[in-house]
Amino acid sequence: MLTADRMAAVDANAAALGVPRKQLMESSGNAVARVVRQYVDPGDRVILVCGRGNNGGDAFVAARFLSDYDVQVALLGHPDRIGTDIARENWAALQAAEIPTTTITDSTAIGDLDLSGVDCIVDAMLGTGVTGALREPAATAARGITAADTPVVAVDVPSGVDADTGRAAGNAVAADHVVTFHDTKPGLDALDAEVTVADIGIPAAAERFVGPGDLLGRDRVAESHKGDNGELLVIGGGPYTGAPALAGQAVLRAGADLVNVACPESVAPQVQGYSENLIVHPLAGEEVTPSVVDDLLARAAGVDAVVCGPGLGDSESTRSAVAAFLDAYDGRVVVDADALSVVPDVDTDATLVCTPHQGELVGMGGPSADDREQLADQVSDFAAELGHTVLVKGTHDIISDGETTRINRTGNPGMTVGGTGDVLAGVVGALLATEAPRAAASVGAYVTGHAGDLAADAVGDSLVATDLLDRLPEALTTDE
Ligand SMILES: NC(=O)C1=CN([C@@H]2O[C@H](COP(=O)(O)OP(=O)(O)OC[C@H]3O[C@@H](n4cnc5c(N)ncnc54)[C@H](O)[C@@H]3O)[C@@H](O)[C@H]2O)[C@@H](O)CC1
Ligand SMILES: [K+]
Repeated sequence: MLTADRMAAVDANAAALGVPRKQLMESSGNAVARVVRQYVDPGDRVILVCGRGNNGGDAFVAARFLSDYDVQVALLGHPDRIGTDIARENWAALQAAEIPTTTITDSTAIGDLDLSGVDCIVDAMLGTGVTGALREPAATAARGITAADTPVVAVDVPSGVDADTGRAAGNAVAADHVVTFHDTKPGLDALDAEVTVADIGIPAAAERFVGPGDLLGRDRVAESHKGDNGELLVIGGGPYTGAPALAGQAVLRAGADLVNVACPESVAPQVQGYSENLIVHPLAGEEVTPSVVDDLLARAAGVDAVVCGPGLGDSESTRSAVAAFLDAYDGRVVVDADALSVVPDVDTDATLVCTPHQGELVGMGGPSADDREQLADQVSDFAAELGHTVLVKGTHDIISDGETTRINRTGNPGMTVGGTGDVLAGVVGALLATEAPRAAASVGAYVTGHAGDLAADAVGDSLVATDLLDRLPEALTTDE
């Protein structure tokens, strides 16, 4: 079951894997023609009523697969205003092949659309691109198509229906049969129509591997205010100073508005010294101890997400402090580094994203395996048992919440240098402030690896963690 947004992400991931949308459109059109043939005999009349988006484009292709029939392609709108290149190219192919087309450019002319004596109507006016109630001439055409005493095959979703909800903001086509693509859509269940799910050749990898499509639809709102994109608290430092500073800077580079770094007072000036962008809160003592947990909880109460672990060290007292913090906290937390080992023993209401490397995973009582797919299955079971999202760092990162498991293939051997894990924790934390845990972990791994790949292009083997910070803005943008 795929929502329209997930379908768009999968589609973009397929394109990145070398299966472009025009190829998918060819398969979609072919699949539509296959279903149409169930309703007609050679020589019968088929009319395809098409919009100017890719839903119409699917039907332009279908028309080429229906050469045994008396086919008519009706375009609602002017051919110059076909919205996408691939639909326009398929429209041009119809002209070149002399397949009969008509265009209805005047909204009053929709009455001329003669549906009498037609043996099958293909509804390709609107698919997942619909916004609001059908406008003219589509609204009138939808009424005409529904009223005709003829089988109606809808492309992807009946025009006017929202594929996510099954509801229509105005009137909509009542279809007999819906041909949808790759996977079914939540809104189709509620319809009184037969549904065919057509395999259009999207590789399983487009869903399994995190890709550029996963970055879509997460643009920051143009008029956002300070805080809308997240305020974070990083808890770290003590034996180390660089780790919390890297995590804090990664939080900001990944798009959050504010980052607070709570670290022992003994290292606070040094952490602050790395960057004037960090708001540093000194905690009493030389390491994080149980005596500062109330202070941490008070600071964590007001933020959107916490990153806990970078540079904390693994003293018994620090581990007790982390356990007490997680015990009492109910927000969202990225748990990294030495903080990870306490997770299996705490009973927390917080939503955790744990970011172990393979050694830390074993330290948490988790699985180990050399084979990626075997490890992925085991990580899924481990995440389900833990009740939290797990991101296992490796040559290929494995992300699972126990329900869905994703693999990330960005990144390179140069990233085994110290500090890149702190950057990852910060990026995931920033995303966790505004996104669901699995999405934050998947996109965080992809973006951090991508930043590492951009850095490796520039500096090769000399890569250091701060190089990643500089590339995060570029890694977060998408060409789509
Ligand atoms: N992976 C995918 O996403 C694939 C999508 N394909 C097809 O592409 C379709 C989506 O294409 P598009 O995104 O181009 O969108 P659509 O073709 O569904 O609709 C876009 C057009 O509808 C117009 N429009 C929007 N709301 C309207 C309203 N209320 N009244 C009248 N006109 C309205 C827009 O101005 C635009 O011209 C899918 O439904 C499917 O048929 C397939 O080709 C294959 C793969
Ligand atoms: K449609």
